[in-house]
Amino acid sequence: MKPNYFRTRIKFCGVTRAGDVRLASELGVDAVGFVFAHQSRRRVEAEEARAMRSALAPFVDSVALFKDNTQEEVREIVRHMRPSLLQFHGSEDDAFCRGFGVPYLKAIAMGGDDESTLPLRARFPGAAGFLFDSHAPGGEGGSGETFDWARIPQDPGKPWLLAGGLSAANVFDAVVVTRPWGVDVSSGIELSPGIKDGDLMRRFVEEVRRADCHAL
Ligand SMILES: O=C(O)c1ccccc1N[C@@H]1O[C@H](COP(=O)(O)O)[C@@H](O)[C@H]1O
Repeated sequence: MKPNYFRTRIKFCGVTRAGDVRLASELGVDAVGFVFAHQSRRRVEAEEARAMRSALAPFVDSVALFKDNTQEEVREIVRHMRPSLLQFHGSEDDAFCRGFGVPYLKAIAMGGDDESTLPLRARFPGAAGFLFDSHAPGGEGGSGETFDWARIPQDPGKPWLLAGGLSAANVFDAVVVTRPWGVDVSSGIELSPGIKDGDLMRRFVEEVRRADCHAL
């Protein structure tokens, strides 16, 4: 049987403006993500992320997102920005991800075949949780595309977030059908990459809360 969480956690990812960070806090989201992946159109510098982090309200997590960044890059960003969580989207293994003294989420690429036969909890025993995203292994995230939710592993063994193509138009169904611990959104609350829209953000949160009431 699927869990019935009292409240689905919400993460807004790929912010590039302090005003969007402030509004996210006002709307009661649980975490805001800053992208440091090299190819991303939402990439920010450590200095910018640090400034935006100070716009966060208390009790809102700051997440630093990486995709195959070097150990030195991750270390520098952790030192500079002091994120409360790390999120890894590339081929990083558990030893790499846990090497920075900050809890981490491991993104699992759902857009292709997983070649590993080991369960996720055995591959990433140090992970605080998982994030199931639509990109193919090695591919770029933040595409705004969904994946077949039936492919989510039955019992990942840790808290997990659903990501990939979520928006106010589909997040109610996504939460009711999959019952994730949390949801993560980037494109679905944007006007253009990195530029969030206040109305889309507010409607997204409303739809998640509506689903939470429905699920109980
Ligand atoms: O947002 C990016 O540019 C990005 C780059 C590299 C890896 C992940 C990225 N974003 C993450 O992708 C998912 C889903 O995004 P979307 O809602 O489909 O646009 C989310 O976890 C973003 O944080």
